[in-house]
Amino acid sequence: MVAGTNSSMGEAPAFLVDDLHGEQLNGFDLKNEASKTATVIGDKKYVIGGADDETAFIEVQIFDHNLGEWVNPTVLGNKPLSCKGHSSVLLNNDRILIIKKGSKPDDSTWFLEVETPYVRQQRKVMGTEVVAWSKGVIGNAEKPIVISGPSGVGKGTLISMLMKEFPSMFGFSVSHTTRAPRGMEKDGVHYHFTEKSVMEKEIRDGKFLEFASVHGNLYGTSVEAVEQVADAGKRCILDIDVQGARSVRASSLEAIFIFICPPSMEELEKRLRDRGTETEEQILKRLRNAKAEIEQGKSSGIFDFILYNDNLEECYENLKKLLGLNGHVAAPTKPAREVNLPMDHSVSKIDDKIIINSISPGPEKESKNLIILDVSSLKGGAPGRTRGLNFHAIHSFSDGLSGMDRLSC
Ligand SMILES: Nc1nc2c(ncn2[C@@H]2O[C@H](COP(=O)(O)OP(=O)(O)O)[C@@H](O)[C@H]2O)c(=O)[nH]1
Ligand SMILES: Nc1ncnc2c1ncn2[C@@H]1O[C@H](COP(=O)(O)OP(=O)(O)O)[C@@H](O)[C@H]1O
Repeated sequence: MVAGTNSSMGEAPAFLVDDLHGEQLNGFDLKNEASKTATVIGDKKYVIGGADDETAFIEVQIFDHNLGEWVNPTVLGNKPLSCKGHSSVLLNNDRILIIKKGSKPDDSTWFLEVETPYVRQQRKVMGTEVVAWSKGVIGNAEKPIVISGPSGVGKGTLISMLMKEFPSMFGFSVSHTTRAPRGMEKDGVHYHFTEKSVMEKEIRDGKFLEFASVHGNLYGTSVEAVEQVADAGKRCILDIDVQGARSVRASSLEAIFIFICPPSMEELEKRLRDRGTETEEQILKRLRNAKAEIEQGKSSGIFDFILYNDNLEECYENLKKLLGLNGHVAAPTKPAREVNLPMDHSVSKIDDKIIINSISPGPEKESKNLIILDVSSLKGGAPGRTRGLNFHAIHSFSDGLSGMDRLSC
């Protein structure tokens, strides 16, 4: 039997994993059925679950009715650890919401993306069946910021100024690169300096949100780099090239895209030479690439904003303005309140609301606790974090009293 099945409302076809016994004869072993749920989307049945020992990961298996066989998908993103069962609800026909039972609030809500644009794109690239996990994050963290621009334009300088002025607000996504470190650069701080063969393998394993070959070296943003910033409750800043920005645009990571332009090619060359970190050959290569980058930055439609970095202070003020930070006094961010989801619950879906219903009998009066999760304003997605979870708890008692407690906003 399944611990928690999908809802009614025609949104998520619900059935018990017992129903799959016929398909089990096709050579697939459905162990630990008690902790599995199954969700049907089109011709596919997604069976989600795993061991009950909380050290293994929740696994995903797909029964493809067209092929009449089980498929083991490539699973992207960090997988959730197993738990004492879970509930699942299909959202928008492209992702399955998983609510883990008996887990800590910060680990209770997960999304398995099965038909999102990101998953479809990865399916094409990898040539296999693909699904991707994304962990739900309570509260409305701001969108990540992607900053691109030619080498030497001042991206790093502007990002450093922002991080220095607002240390508790922003976190830098530390990229991987195969280029050699410069004098002052520290591994794990400025970049993760990586062997080419190692990085290529990690790319094949789906560990990167995006990657590109830039000025003859490989650069990439790992899923983990972005997750670490989100987990610290900070707004993520990515310093990546135009190809990387294009990939992020196509991914589920909803971001603000800013392109930094130099006032002239002469000034760009001067800044690169004055910085003194590149050989003559590297400077010439960067200047050649800069022309194409500036053209693409201005005309590709990838970027939401173009900023000219002529006078540094002015450009920084403009950057803050478009991020809504002018006159901002950095206040300590108030963490969103977390909610303990009940161990025994049923889940249903009405429009954009997920209703988690717990019945816990007390000695004198029965209290029914309803927790409502609003999924209308979810941001981001796999692989990584889905932000914007918004729980409300409603307590109702058999003596007629009721109360609503807003838990996060
Ligand atoms: N696609 C992609 N580009 C990156 C990444 N990290 C850095 N870059 C870009 O790679 C280019 C070269 O960076 P770097 O070697 O630090 O030189 P700099 O731009 O001259 O400081 C810049 O355009 C960066 O924005 C990444 O993770 N992905
Ligand atoms: N507006 C500016 N005017 C003059 N020099 C600048 C300006 N912005 C940045 N610089 C200098 O230009 C050089 C390149 O800047 P940097 O931030 O390293 O560029 P990027 O990260 O885009 O490669 C650095 O020496 C920096 O101090």
